[in-house]
Amino acid sequence: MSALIEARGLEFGPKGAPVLRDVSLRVEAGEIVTLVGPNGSGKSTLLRLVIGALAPRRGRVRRMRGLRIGYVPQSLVLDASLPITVRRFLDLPLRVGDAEAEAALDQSGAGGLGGRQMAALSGGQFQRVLLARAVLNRPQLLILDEPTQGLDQPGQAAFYRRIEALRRDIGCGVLMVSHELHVVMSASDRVICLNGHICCEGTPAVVSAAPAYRELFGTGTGGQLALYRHEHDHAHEGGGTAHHHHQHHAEG
Ligand SMILES: Nc1ncnc2c1ncn2[C@@H]1O[C@H](COP(=O)(O)OP(=O)(O)OP(=O)(O)O)[C@@H](O)[C@H]1O
Repeated sequence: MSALIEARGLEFGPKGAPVLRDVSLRVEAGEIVTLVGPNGSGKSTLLRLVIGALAPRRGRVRRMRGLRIGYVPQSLVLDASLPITVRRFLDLPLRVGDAEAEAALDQSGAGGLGGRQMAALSGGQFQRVLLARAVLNRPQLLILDEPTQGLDQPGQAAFYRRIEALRRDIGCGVLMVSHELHVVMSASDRVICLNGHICCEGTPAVVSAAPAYRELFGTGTGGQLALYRHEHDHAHEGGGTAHHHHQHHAEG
């Protein structure tokens, strides 16, 4: 299988103080890869290099020919006084058909929101609308830069479950940045821990046990990951009434 993107030996930033050095990365079709790392470790910069918005000083990025990328930004500030419905928002920058828009909203958990004002959406609804806009052109690769900032933990968990469902439905690969280690780790096939260079990478279990990862994030994270898994299983066994209620509320 050929990779969606393949980066080799990337270096970026001033020579004496590079932001990224010797970073290599592959994302295969249908794979969920998460970048974690402290503030300023170069995560957003790496995404921009992958998209082609920045050029590396050394190394190269290869994208599959004709690769369609959907991008969900870290945050998007809309002028609250500007009236625009969700449906109109999906027409920016290119108009889309109603059926297409509706399908993208449904797939992103934002079904029925088309007539709502953007300014009146909750944080979770807003993120799902950004996701809908990113899936409009049926991306083969979804790139998400801290997509759940400002969501509470059940909201984050629900968002990442949705990403997994999208990957299943449209078969896209996913490359995302997250700080919500304990939530996102369980939703990823592979985790890459970045701190200017790649400290460690592998399955969530491998990375959370790696000394380099523990040095950066402390040993508590492994415990949190285990705890999250436990809570998640538990909710499905009937202990999830509050969670369910919350989701229901958020969907409304
Ligand atoms: N175009 C650029 N040229 C030179 N340096 C840059 C450029 N863009 C970002 N940087 C620097 O690169 C470093 C890493 O920034 P980046 O935003 O990639 O980190 P991050 O890991 O995404 O951080 P955070 O978790 O805070 O979002 C910062 O010190 C930033 O100032």
